[in-house]
Amino acid sequence: MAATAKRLVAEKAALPLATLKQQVAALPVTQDFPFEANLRQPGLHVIAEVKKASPSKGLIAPDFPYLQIAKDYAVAGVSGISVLTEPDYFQGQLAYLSTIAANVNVPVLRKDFTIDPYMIYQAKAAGASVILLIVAILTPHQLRDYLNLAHSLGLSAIVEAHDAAEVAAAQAAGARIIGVNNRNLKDFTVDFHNSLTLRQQIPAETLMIAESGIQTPADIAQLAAAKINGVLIGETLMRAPDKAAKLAELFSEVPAHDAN
Ligand SMILES: O=C(O)c1ccccc1NCC(=O)[C@H](O)[C@H](O)COP(=O)(O)O
Repeated sequence: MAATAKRLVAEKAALPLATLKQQVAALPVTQDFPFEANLRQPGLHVIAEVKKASPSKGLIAPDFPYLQIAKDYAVAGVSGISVLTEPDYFQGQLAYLSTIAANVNVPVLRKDFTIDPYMIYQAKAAGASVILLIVAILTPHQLRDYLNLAHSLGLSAIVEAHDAAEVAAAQAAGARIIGVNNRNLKDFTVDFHNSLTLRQQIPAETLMIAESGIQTPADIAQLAAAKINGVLIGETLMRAPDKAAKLAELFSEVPAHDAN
């Protein structure tokens, strides 16, 4: 977050908020929210991540043909593509997202540490359909304001929670999509059962995504049985040479009516 705040100072100096807002004002705004429309279809949906590196795993993909990866995900039928745009710890770039959004017809998530409205306007300008809002790093006031700003720009927002109190905060802010992160952002431990446990706290009308540490067909089968709407998968797919084959393998234990 400190690195992001520092970077924002430079980005705002290079492109002031007022100018960025003018760029965004020229873009169409629809209220059809394609990502949410996808997730509302029956079955367990995949949000596949374009992830070069991470703080917990270091360099994951030395060879990183990000656009081809996104195209492969699209051909495999994913419902969303998550693009890490944070440069210092994930080796991401906002330019990766804009290139993917311009060339792939699947809703794209800007996966970043959103700590300022400027980043929401950047996401819109880059062609994202979805942003990430992490409960643990925002005040309740910020969470509600950023959610409302995103919706007003026609962007969906995944509100990320890690425990019961954060799920309650996401609900209080008016989240339409709650992402339960299995990864503890304080120590990077991953407990796959976190999303299964917190599923019970989230009403069926709120969309829910299980995030992080999803690796096996048994994981996917349990999440499908729990009627979770989506899974966000990064490392497992990034390490697979054949993305479509890996997705087919992951869904091999899911009954056809629960798969998407
Ligand atoms: O991935 C990390 O090491 C990480 C560390 C600290 C904050 C966030 C982190 N990851 C962002 C994500 O949420 C994941 O990239 C995403 O959920 C996919 O996780 P995985 O399938 O385990 O790659």
